[in-house]
Formats: sequence, C-alpha cells, structure tokens
Amino acid sequence: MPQALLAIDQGTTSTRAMLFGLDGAVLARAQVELPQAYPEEGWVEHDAMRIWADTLDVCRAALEQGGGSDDVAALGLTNQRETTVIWERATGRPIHPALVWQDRRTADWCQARLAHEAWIGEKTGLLLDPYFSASKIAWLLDHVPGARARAEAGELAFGTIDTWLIWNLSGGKVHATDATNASRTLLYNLARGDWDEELLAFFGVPRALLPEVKDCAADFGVTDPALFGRAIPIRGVAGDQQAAVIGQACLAPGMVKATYGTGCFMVMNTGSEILRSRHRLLSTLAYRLEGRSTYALEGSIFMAGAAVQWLRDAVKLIGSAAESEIWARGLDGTRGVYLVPAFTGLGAPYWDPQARGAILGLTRDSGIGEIVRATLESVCYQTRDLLEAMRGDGARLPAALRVDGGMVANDWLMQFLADLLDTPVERPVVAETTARGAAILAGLGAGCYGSLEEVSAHWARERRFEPAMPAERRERLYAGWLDAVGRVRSH
Ligand SMILES: Nc1ncnc2c1ncn2[C@@H]1O[C@H](COP(=O)(O)OP(=O)(O)O)[C@@H](O)[C@H]1O
Ligand SMILES: O=P(O)(O)OC[C@H](O)CO
Repeated sequence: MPQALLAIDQGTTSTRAMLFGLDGAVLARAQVELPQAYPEEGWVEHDAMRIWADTLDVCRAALEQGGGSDDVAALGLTNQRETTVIWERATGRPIHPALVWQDRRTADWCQARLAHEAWIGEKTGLLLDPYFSASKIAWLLDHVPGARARAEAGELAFGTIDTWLIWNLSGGKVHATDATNASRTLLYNLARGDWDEELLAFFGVPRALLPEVKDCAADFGVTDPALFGRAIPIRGVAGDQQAAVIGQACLAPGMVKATYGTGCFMVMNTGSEILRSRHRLLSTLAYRLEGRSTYALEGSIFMAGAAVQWLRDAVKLIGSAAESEIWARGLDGTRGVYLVPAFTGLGAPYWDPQARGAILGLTRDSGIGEIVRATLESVCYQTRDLLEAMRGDGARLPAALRVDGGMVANDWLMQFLADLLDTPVERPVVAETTARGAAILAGLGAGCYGSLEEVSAHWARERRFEPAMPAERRERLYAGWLDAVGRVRSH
C-alpha cells in the first residue's frame, strides 16, 4: 500500500517538490530558484520551459531522497495563480514567455474597458485588472503573429501554470485545470462553475484554447511513466493561496489564513455563499470538491517580504531579513514614522496602481531602527486594512488568524500583528502549508483520506501570539497609518 504523497509547489520565485507521509510528516524536499525577466517597465515574464525542467528536477530529487516513486500514492500540484502560458498542441512549445501575475502591460487595455467592470465582477467575483489572466491572453493573441488564427483553428492551448505542468507531466495527454485556478482567469462564472461564453466573447478568447475545468481532488491523468519510473496518478490541484487554506485547515466559514511571502494573501472561508465585497476584496473559490464549491473572500497585498528585501538589497539598512527583528525590538515605537510600501501601487482594498511608496513623519531623531520597524509595521497595518474591509463586508471576524510564509519566522512581527489586529495569531508546526494543501488534495483524490475534515486533525499549532496592546495605543497607531496611506494615494 503506497504511503506517501508527492506535492509540487510552483511559486513566483521558486519551484519546489515535497514528499509527505499520509500523516503529514515531511519525508523529503527539493527546491530551486526561478529567474525573473523584466523586459520592459511593468512587464514580468517567466520561461515556461524552465519552469517545466525545474519541476522535473525537483520531483526527481525529492523522490530520490525519499526512496523512489514506488510508495507514492498520488501527486498534488499547486501553483502561482493567474500567470499565463499559451503553447502549440502539436509540439508543446510555448509561443511566448509566460506573462506573470505581476505583469502590468495590459493596464491601459483594462483601463479603457473599466465601464464593464460591474457585470464582469458580478460573474467572476474579480476586478477588471491586469493581475488576472484574461487580458494577458488577449495580449498574446494580439501580439504574437498568427496566434489568433491558430487559436481559432484549435492549434494552441492556454493554461495557468497548473495546466502547463499537467500537460507536460502527462506527456501532452491531459489539458485540464482545477476550479480554483479557473476562477482567477476572469473567464470563469463563479456561481455556475464553468467557463462563461459572454466573458469569452468580451475578452476575445476562443473556446478551443481552454482546458477542461475539474474539481480540486479529481482524475488529472497520470505522469508519463518515462519521467519517474512509473505512472503516478495526478489527483489534486489548487492555486497556491487556496492550497494554503486547505493546508491551514481553514475549513469552516469565518476561518482566515494569511500567507506572508513576497506579498501577503489573506483568504477567509465564506462557506457555500458567495460574499460580494463592497470594499474591493475578491470573491473567489476556496476549493471545489465533488462538484460543491466552497467560496472565499481574498485580499492581496503586493509588498510584504518584498519590502524587507528592499531594506536589505536596495537601501542596505539591514544585512539579512532576520536582522529586521533585532532593530524592531530595540525600540519602543517608531515615534510617528510610517513607511507606506506602495512600490508598485497599492493592492487591496485600495487598488491604486498610481500610488507610490513614502516614508512619513521623519524627525532629526529618526534613524535606521525607526525605518526598519516602520517597514515591518506596514505589513501589519496592511493586514488590518484587509480585516477592516472584511468586517465592513459583514464577515464575522475570525477567532484567530492562521499565518504562514517566510516572514512569520519573525516573532516580533507576529506579536505586533496580534496587537494591531486585536486578534490571536497562530503559527503552525508545518510551515509549508501550500505544499501540504496540494498533498492533502492528492490524498483525497486517491482515496487515502475520506474527507478534508479528517485530515484537518493533522494541523498543529507551533505558537500562538495573544494580543496585548492597550486599545488606545492600537487605535492611535492605526489612525496614523490611515493618514499616511491617504497621503500617497493618487485619488
Ligand atoms: N525573519 C524575517 N523577518 C522579516 N521578513 C522575513 C524574515 N525571513 C524572511 N523574510 C521575508 O520573507 C520573504 C520570503 O518568504 P517566502 O514565503 O519564501 O516567499 P515567496 O514564496 O513569496 O518567494 C522574503 O521576502 C523575506 O524578505
Ligand atoms: O507564488 P506566490 O507564493 O508569490 O503566490 C502568487 C499568487 O498566487 C498570485 O496570485
């Protein structure tokens, strides 16, 4: 009886594979960094062939560490979402580098059609923003010579990274995606649970390009036997933030996870109801199992750990990300200094691409410590903005916030977060919740687990940070942040 689950986590900056025991124990892991290409201001591209080659390498390395593929019951896949690839069905060759979710080249295209945002939002739960796949597909069809005619003739295939990897893993046999990834394209009707003809017509996307949409735990074919020595069933797929919801066992309505990596993505489970935000949060899928959709409300912050990288690499105030904690601990407060990390505009709930970063409130006493601490604090203030937006949308506030991602190693940050939100913050034992979520879905699809609820018993807390800041100080600090954000906004 196979005892392990192989998970692929293809992220924006790295590709990793992990082997889990059925009880959630980590048996092996391998990871490689992914180079980023910035060919023009605001453009971000990935080499899709490189992503596939890296995926193969890390899977083989993890399997080798873990003793081979014989014990693997199934493979689960999770990925950076929205990133768009179009390839030739006949050769498997991409017609252009992948357009990454951060790529803003279609900003004007979207801006010119903003009058349509309301009906598109009604169907998709999203905004008419370059972040999502549809305008990227339109750009590729309009700018790669001959692409539109070839797409209409059925010669080309579109996919987000999950679909691209399933195609390659299956030796070109399976062209499929899961519902969570589909829900980030602007082409998927959230309530109906399928591609939407009206949206396809609006974005000019031929039906022949699109993959089949499946549940998150489903039959996505098997890996080509030549790849790993035997055919491994592909049984679980979800976008990375959705996989983290599962890995964090946020299965009940009102439960929230926040992942602090390059950016921060906060997702609240809203159950079987689509909650429509009045504060520009996204309505999206948490997961779809046995044809039943569980929905979520999502807030995306573009700069979290990336702001700490800026401190380290651009202004060189710190030597390592971990050093930020020492500076922050060395002070009682920033003495009125705020840093708004709107380096590429502001994400949710502001969605202001024109806003730019600022440091406010400097005096002659301000130094490196104040700026470093203000940068860390900005991550917590932005999280509070999202929580306030969720509260404004009528969501029940969570009993605790479950956190993961590289930044949560910073204990000072986690305590300040709990203080500022006035909500306990819980850090899990297994930090790789995204890969774990993919493995859980694969285990579900392969029949190793009976239900998500059954596996949620594996989730264990490493530490809980209790709010301790007096209310008066908390609200005074937050009011100062709102004032600072108000000064950098473009409208
Ligand atoms: N101790 C720390 N304090 C603050 N930020 C940290 C710390 N350790 C790592 N980071 C930040 O976390 C990020 C890496 O997290 P990770 O989850 O690996 O990101 P991603 O998956 O988006 O590439 C980096 O941006 C880094 O600056
Ligand atoms: O790859 P990550 O972890 O930066 O996540 C990217 C998100 O899925 C983009 O929506």
